[in-house]
Parts: sequence; structure tokens; C-alpha cells
Amino acid sequence: MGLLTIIRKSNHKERQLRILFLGLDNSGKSTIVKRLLNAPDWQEQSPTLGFEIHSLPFDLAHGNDETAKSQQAVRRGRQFTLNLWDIGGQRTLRPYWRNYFERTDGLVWVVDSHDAARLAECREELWSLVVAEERLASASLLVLANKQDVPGAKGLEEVRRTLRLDELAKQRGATVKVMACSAVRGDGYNEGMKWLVGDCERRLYWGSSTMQGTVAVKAVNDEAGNTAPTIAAA
Ligand SMILES: Nc1nc2c(ncn2[C@@H]2O[C@H](COP(=O)(O)OP(=O)(O)OP(=O)(O)O)[C@@H](O)[C@H]2O)c(=O)[nH]1
Ligand SMILES: [Mg+2]
Repeated sequence: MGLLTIIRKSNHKERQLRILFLGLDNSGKSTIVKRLLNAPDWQEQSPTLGFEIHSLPFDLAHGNDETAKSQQAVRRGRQFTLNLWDIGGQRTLRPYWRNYFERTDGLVWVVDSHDAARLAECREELWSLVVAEERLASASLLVLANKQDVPGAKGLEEVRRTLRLDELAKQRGATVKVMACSAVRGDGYNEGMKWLVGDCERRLYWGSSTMQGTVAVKAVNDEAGNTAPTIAAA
């Protein structure tokens, strides 16, 4: 067993997940990460020149909602520590993205839904990562259609179509979840993260936890009884 495999197993035992935030520059990755961290300075954003790592305690019942956690007993065994990797998306930085792929459990692809002119570029980058990169093949994939608060922003369906997410899910043989969100309004991303962490949990722990069997929820049976990957739109 290689060293990386040992580290990965040990992280999973401690319920640590490695989550990458990727997407074109200006899509809102850092803003979403700061919102998840409940950082008071989430509005003070400048382009990420490299990467930042943050650790986030995350509870599958409540996400990052501290108030809800203090009001209810925390359900044992469904808590995780998320290591969030917020990576700069500028074109000159993209060749370095591949340096971060090792041991990735979940990928959050953030889209600026208002930047119609760059949706095609966004699709090319996403596809070149997810289809060509073996180290991401088994990662859970969440697409956040961000900036829904901006008038004229493309809706969920249009983002899904333009990024050809149905086709992408088929190619990967795994669910792709796409959710609308607005980092400014503060909606969508927490739900998205709950799905992502739940999906990681099902993949990594379902054999030994109460989640066994629920993985079938994500697949649809066609008439011939074959299971097919699904696109789950919120
Ligand atoms: N209106 C609106 N603006 C947003 C939203 N999310 C982020 N922004 C703004 O978009 C700009 C870019 O946000 P960042 O979070 O820095 O984007 P990024 O994806 O981290 O960019 P890079 O680090 O360059 O890759 C900032 O001015 C944010 O305030 C949103 O949901 N709605
Ligand atoms: Mg950034």
C-alpha cells in the first residue's frame, strides 16, 4: 500500500475530507468558502493568487449552521472535518490546478452564471478536468451556478445545458449535482455542500454505516433495468 493510500485511509478514519473549489476566475469560489466559514469579511475579496486552505467542521444534519447545532444534540458519527482548498482560477494559474488533485474526495465547480460570454470556456475547463483527469474520476462532483442574485444571470437549466452536465454524468458514470446559489444572498451553497459531503459519505463509508443501500437513490433504472447516472438539479 503506497504512502498516499495510507494517508487517505487515515484521513477517512478521522472523517476528514479533502474538497477542492475550482472554476474560472471571478466565479465566486473564495466568497463561497468565506461564507461557509462564516467569515465576517466575506465581502472583501481579491483574486486568489495561488491557493488557500481552510478547515471547516461540518455536520451533515446542519451543514455549517452553528445555531442549529447548539439547539439540537449533534448526531454522532455524521460530523466531518472538511479541508477546503480554494484555488485561484485565473488563466495563468490553471496549469497548476493539477498539483492539487491527489486524494481529492469532492470537487466543487463554481460557475459565474451571469458571465454568459465565458460559459463555453467554463465548460471546456470543467470537461478537460473531469473527463481527462484520472485522479478526479472518483471524486463527488457538485456544480454551483453562482451569482443568481444578479439580474440576467443564467438559470440552473441553462447552466446545466451549456455545460453539458447530463453528458458529463454519463461519461463519468456518476451523479453530478448542480445547484443554484448566490454567495451574496447567502443561499444554495450550504445545501450543495450537504449533498457533496453526503455523497462522499455514501461512497467512502456506506459499507460500514447506516447509509448502506441509499446509494441507489442517486441512480435511475431504465426500462431494461440498467442503472444510469443521474443529474440531480435542485
Ligand atoms: N453579485 C454577486 N457577486 C458575487 C457573488 N459571489 C461572488 N461575487 C463577487 O464576484 C467577485 C469575485 O469573487 P471571488 O470570490 O473573489 O471569485 P474567485 O472565484 O475566488 O476568483 P479567483 O480567486 O480569481 O479565482 C467579487 O467581487 C465577489 O464579491 C454572488 O453570488 N453574487
Ligand atoms: Mg479566489
